[in-house]
Amino acid sequence: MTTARRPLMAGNWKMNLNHLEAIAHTQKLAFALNDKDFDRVDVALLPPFTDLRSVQTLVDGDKLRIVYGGQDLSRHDGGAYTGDVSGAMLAKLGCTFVLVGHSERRQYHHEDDDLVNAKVLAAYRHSLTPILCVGEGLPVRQAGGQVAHSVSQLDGALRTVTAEQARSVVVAYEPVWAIGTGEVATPADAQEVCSALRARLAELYDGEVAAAVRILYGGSVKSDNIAGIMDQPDVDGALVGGASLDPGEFVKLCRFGEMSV
Ligand SMILES: O=C(CO)COP(=O)(O)O
Repeated sequence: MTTARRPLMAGNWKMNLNHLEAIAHTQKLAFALNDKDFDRVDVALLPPFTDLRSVQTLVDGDKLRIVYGGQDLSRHDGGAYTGDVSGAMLAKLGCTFVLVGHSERRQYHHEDDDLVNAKVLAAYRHSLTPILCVGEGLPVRQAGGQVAHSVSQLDGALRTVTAEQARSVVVAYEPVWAIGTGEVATPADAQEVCSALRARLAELYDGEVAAAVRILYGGSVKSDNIAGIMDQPDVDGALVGGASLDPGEFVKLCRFGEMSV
């Protein structure tokens, strides 16, 4: 990969690992990822809300070069929204990132582009970096609509987002048919959509913004299929689900991030 963008390997734990398991897991990761491994890659953990305080305590206490974030946030900053967690709360816990618009949120919680846009803006209000997820389902892919679909989700999410804000966004291309299925996209599939997303960023903003934004691939990423994907010029890292629950496997993936620079 010939790019100045710093690779990012992010582990989305989804609804796995309670706060005690999170401590053991993060300690194992910290032990395996010695300082040198972090030199040229950003490593992010995206645990459930209930684990964030435990992860923060370890990261702060042991000065780990791991960053972390939430898997979702409210569009609101506070108030009578039972069950929701605000960007302000995540920021107070030291979060760097927050996932926005993951396909599981879109599917199970009916999040549409308007809500995703509101959540992106909420993230920026609290200096959190949104990891904006886009990607098509199987019928759209079979009809050849993957680029149009993903670009349209990008447009919807970034509506009213300024160039200054957009420069720091992370976009994750996660084709729904590849998530948790073991059916990873080919490197060419990943590159096709990631390059189209970058081209769209250049249209929406300018070439400088497009060149600065990190675009990740996600969907059944494992250490035995990541190399070809990370080799693609417009793929700057991975958003990893299942494989991030195995510390040894996740460390292997982080090494690929390091080597891709
Ligand atoms: O949804 C994902 C990450 O956000 C991908 O999940 P898997 O890696 O388990 O396919």
